[in-house]
Amino acid sequence: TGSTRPQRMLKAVQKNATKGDPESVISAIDYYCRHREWAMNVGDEKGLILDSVLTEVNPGTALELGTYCGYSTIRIARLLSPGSKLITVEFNPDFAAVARQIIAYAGLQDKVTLVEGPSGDLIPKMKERFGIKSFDFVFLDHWKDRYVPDTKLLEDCGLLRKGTVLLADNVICPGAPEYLKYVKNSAHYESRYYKSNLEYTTVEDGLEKSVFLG
Ligand SMILES: O=C(NCCCCc1cc2cnccc2s1)c1cc(-c2ccc(F)cc2)cc(O)c1O
Ligand SMILES: [Mg+2]
Repeated sequence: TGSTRPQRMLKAVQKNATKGDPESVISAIDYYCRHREWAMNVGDEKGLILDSVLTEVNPGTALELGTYCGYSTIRIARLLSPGSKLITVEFNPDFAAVARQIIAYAGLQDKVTLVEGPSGDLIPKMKERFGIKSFDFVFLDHWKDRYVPDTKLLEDCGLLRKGTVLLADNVICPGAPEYLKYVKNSAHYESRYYKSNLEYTTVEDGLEKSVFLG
């Protein structure tokens, strides 16, 4: 049987990036996905917005929902201060297997815990499993119709604190209309839209940054 898109992406990283150099892994993936084969990474353009929000928040504990091949996992982990941790959740075991190899190639495996399974089952177990009090930063990039239920789940499980920053990918394309309504109409969030483009295209997309007010 032939290779999959994530496996071809991994090959491109192993061929074109330098082991232990996250920047070169990010560049290799962006080059591959822009010039060879599109893939649903947050990408270089929205990635700059992710970087700037991360630098501002400087999270001690971060959560990513939707690992895919680990591109945004690396973008986040490379900016974490020493001792800070990122938990990333992936549903698809084949994606997770490639992500583990790409995260390790970048040398960031000590900052990242990759957990496989559906977010709805894993979120309620986060406190007991990882000894987490609350998250400082959450990147939502999984099933777009899970953004609202999982945000509510994070609230109900006491995993958000006053000031926790949620950053949601794809609020325009493919779109997360219920999520935009939820955070914009809620008195518990201060929300702001960062206009950008869908990864590697000129189609509009953007990130919604929402601060939990407690
Ligand atoms: O679907 C997208 N991402 C989610 C896939 C991961 C599914 C998971 C479910 C789940 C459940 N529990 C735990 C972990 C997880 S991971 C996605 C799609 C596009 C896109 C695709 C075609 C197109 F024409 C235009 C845009 C662009 C993007 O940036 C995306 O992120
Ligand atoms: Mg996305």
